[in-house]
Amino acid sequence: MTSVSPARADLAAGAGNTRARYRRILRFSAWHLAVTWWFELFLPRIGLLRVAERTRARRMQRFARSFHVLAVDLGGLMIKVGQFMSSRLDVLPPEITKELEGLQDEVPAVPFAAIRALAEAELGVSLETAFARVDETPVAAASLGQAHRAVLAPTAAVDTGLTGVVLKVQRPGIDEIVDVDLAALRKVGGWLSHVRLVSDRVDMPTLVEEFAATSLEEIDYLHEAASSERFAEDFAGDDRVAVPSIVWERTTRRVLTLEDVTAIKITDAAALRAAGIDPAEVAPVFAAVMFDQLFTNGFFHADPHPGNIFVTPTGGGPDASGKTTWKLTFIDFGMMGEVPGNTRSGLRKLLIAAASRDGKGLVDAIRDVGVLLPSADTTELERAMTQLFARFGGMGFAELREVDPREFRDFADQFGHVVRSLPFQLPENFLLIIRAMSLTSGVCSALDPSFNLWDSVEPYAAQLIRDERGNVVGDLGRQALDNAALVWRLPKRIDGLVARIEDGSVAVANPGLERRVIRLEHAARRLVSALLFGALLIAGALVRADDTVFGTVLMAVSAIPLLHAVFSGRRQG
Ligand SMILES: Nc1ncnc2c1ncn2[C@@H]1O[C@H](COP(=O)(O)OP(=O)(O)OP(=O)(O)O)[C@@H](O)[C@H]1O
Repeated sequence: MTSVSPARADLAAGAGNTRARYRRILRFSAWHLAVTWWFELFLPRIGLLRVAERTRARRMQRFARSFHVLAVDLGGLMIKVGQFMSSRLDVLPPEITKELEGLQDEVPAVPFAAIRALAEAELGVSLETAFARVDETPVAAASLGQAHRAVLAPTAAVDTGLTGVVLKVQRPGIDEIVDVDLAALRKVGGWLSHVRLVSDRVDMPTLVEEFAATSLEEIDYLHEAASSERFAEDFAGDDRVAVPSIVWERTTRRVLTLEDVTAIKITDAAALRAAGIDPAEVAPVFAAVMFDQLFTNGFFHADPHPGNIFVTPTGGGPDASGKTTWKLTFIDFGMMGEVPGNTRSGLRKLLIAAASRDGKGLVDAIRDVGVLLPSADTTELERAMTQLFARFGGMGFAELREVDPREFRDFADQFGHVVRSLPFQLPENFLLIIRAMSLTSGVCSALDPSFNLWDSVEPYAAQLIRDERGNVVGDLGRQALDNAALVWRLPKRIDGLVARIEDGSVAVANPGLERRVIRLEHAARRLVSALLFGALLIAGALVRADDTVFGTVLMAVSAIPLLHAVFSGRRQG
């Protein structure tokens, strides 16, 4: 039998000596801060910079390893902090992000007796009254809660028409643990904000508050249930998507009862084929559904990993041609992202600057979106962007294909260096967007290795433009007039034309006009490609710190839509 530390035993039992926990987190942080101060500030000051540099990677590794041990031992938010750190590729070095991946899977399950006690106190009835059966072995145990399969008891009060459900119950005492952890993190965040090395790169109080808000939402199952219904509403009437129903009568802040929608795991190619579903057909639908969330609904599932998406066969089996109809069923709405209006307009600005090959404008837009901290000296970045546009900006799609990948890599090296030397962070919603995008891309490639995400982006970009035509065209028109460097110009008369179409004074029945509107849409579509270019370029440069191959690919890929944009702009403009 493995020995269980007192902290871990407390966590499993749901209790916890909160003072000891608080002190342990502070002690851990103080020690590592002191070590960092010694090596990174003191030694360089007395002329021993080389010692600091030589030991840096090893110290990072040691820190990450001891944090790993602390997190597994304390559980609670420390696991989330670890996960959060492992995803902050923008601010943390790879020695840390790599070590902390996969922490979530190391959490011990809570004994069923403690789960029962909490669920019964929350629901106000015994489990036997509420459920005909509850599996005592959890389907999954996570840092904040665990899930059990159950069958609803047939009572008049809970007439949902459902039988099989999943019962998610929070870890007992998690509220208290989260409070203590947040108090400790605020304290440590306060310390860190006095360290120039950190405060120049990261807005620590904002980061901690961002993290606190996400964590508090995650331990509120009423919030998760509401998110799931909002998501379901966004897709109401869309037969590509299903969402489990919530059994509200058996749901509280700490207990979530929802329809059991177990079906084929989206990446289980063998099971899909056995059910008569071609995995390659699933990929574009999944991508389209994700883009719908990001570009159209502005409310998206930020954790679309394969464990959270099922493919559910519909229509009672294969038809005469052996084909099965199916839909995508999403679960786990604990981490959702929003693309607020101001982010969208910031992104639009970014995209316009990218499309006009305006290095300085692009940097200004990046600053506007909140990616660069105000203290950033962006001269180098502007220079790098300008070089990028000068070298690749005038190329067409075909020419781009001819470029030696080594050249991309060299540029990525240079560019990545400039980007990493700057004090910037990704705002939370950006990080979630990139997270959702890369998980989507991963799932799609698993389903169909030849799948290209860009093919799915285009129609969504076009749709986005259609929805926001007034805004985009307005901005675009203004920018076109202001910006002499614009490579493709939007004729002013089209701008005016669209304004008139928008206010209804021109009907679009005239085929000539319609053609021009379509052309305008093409122009705007190019803008969206450029937006993606900007976002991917930044993401690529960041990711490169951790994974050279993936980062380089992202950066190279980011150039494709831009060049495509410029190329098709020349043809159509
Ligand atoms: N409605 C459902 N139908 C079928 N299975 C479900 C359902 N909800 C949850 N599960 C199962 O329980 C597991 C954990 O659920 P969920 O992902 O919602 O919890 P979580 O606490 O957010 O976990 P994590 O943080 O690991 O994603 C899922 O991976 C899935 O296997």
